[in-house]
Amino acid sequence: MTSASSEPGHAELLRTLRATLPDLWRSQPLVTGGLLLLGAAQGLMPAVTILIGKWTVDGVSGLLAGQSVNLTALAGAWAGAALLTQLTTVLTQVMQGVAADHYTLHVNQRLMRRMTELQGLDVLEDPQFHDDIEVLQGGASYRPLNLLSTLVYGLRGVAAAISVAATLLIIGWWVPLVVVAGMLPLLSRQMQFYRLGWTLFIQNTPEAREVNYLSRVALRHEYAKEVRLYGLAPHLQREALQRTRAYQDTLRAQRTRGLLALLPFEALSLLVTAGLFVFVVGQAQAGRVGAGSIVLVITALAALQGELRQLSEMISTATEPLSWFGKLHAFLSAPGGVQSPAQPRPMPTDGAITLENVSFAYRDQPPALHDLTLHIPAGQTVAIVGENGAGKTTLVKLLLRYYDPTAGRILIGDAAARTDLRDLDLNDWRAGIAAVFQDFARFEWTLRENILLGQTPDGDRLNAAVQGSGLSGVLNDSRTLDTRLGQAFGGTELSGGQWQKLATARALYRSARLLILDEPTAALDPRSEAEVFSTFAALARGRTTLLVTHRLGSVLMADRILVMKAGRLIEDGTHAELLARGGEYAELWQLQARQYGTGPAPHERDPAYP
Ligand SMILES: Nc1ncnc2c1ncn2[C@@H]1O[C@H](COP(=O)(O)OP(=O)(O)OP(=O)(O)O)[C@@H](O)[C@H]1O
Repeated sequence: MTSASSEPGHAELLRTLRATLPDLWRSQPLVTGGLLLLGAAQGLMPAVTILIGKWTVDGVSGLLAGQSVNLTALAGAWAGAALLTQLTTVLTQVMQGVAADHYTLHVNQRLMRRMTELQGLDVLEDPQFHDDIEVLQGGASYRPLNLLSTLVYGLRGVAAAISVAATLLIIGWWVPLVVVAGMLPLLSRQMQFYRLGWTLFIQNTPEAREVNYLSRVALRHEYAKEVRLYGLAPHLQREALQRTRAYQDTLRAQRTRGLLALLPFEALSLLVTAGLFVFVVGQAQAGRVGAGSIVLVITALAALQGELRQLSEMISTATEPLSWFGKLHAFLSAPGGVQSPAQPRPMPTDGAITLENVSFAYRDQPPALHDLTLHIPAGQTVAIVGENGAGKTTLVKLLLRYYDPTAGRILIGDAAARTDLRDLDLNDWRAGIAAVFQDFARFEWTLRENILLGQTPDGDRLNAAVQGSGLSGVLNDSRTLDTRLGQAFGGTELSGGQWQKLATARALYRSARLLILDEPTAALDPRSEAEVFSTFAALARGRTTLLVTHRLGSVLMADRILVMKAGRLIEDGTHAELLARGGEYAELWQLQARQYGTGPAPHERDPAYP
């Protein structure tokens, strides 16, 4: 998806700011506008305080010289400025909280919407995608607040620096210029230093994911049995510690080097301040300026330097939230792999499937499917068999359009109206498919929610799915359809076979014209397997059905058997035809029959066997 970041340039950050500001504004115009106004107002306060300080000292000098001075007005001004500073600070914090919460929700929603737009599995196989998700999910709760407060305090800082610099004009037009010039080298180095922080953070993301994975393995229930049996915990802890320390050491070394490099520039800026101070004291001795002006220079110089320093820190720290938003924009707009066409063709009424010279390779891998050509008429039940890694599941994944073929095409419909699968609306196509996967998902919701998976509830269909899948035997007084599953939320746990029945019920609940069964009974006991297969056989009638299995006994429900090996289709025929051919299928059949000790090998038992 997005590329691994190096140090983001100024132009890139400005582009991100330009893209983010309207978004921030649109999400909450009133609060954002109010915050920016408050930021600007707060920025004027230091200058006001400096001026009141000068006027107070001048007033006191006047009093000592016997002039009449309105000290009450000055005291009122002091109190008013202090009160206003307090009020605007509190109000800013409250409004920032409101805006940030709102914007965080908005960003999270966009991330989730993006995930629903990614309709294939192809993009999920890019490690960069997982790095991006790690950074984006991790930052969604605080980066929007970071950016917002940086913007508000940045605006405050600009207003403060300009207004404080303006007070120095009283001493001479060139004074603010000299202060700024003396600080520029320091500010530029400081900004470089902060940008480095983001670069290191991004460079470390793959490593941070490794550490997260190690702690997930140590803590999560699904790994607990092996972790305990093989005494894996100390190894995990050691690995996590070593990897984290290595990163922290690099970070510490970079940080120390960066901070030490700032020292000469700090010294230069101090020298300029000291020079100015000596200059103003000289002016006072010559009687050109009064005591109030000395107070003004002392306070304004310190304030201006402080404001500039904060401003550069603010601009520099803005690098992180801005780079994060840059990543977010890139993630949201990157090409999404498998997509529905903008103008889908009508769904063919006939559900026949034709593969024309289909080849497929996973990202950076050798081909998993080679030049498959075959036709499956609508309503046919086809078993796909073959050794591990032969490409059976990959073929199923292409039919579900989790991936598109790297060569060739998959056509849907009969000869009169064949349509490339890529030209059909993806959601419509998938809505017509029911599948039981080898590695089905175990959602930690109620049994009912696990079956419905967001579809409208229909009591009769639900009942039929529960009966047909054998799930009715799992239910009792204390375990109903409304019982929550999984332990993360205090639910009950099912056995592997019971979960598989649930996955079957899920498929039975859908009204599908294509049924895909990928090792659907691997975890079932023989009785449940027989029951579920009779349900599948009934369900398969009138539907195109693909059954991927290693249990050759179950292929007898199929009209036709496809045998795959190393990504190629090597045999295609009925059970009897393939036994008679004496090829791969006959050999697999013979091996399995021997394992079960079912007496004579096929060639002895089956008259069709040569
Ligand atoms: N997501 C993936 N990324 C990269 N390679 C993959 C991926 N999934 C499968 N493969 C590879 O593709 C080949 C075919 O795998 P596939 O899962 O289709 O085999 P299968 O016939 O279903 O095997 P099994 O009987 O073991 O389930 C294998 O070499 C496998 O390692």
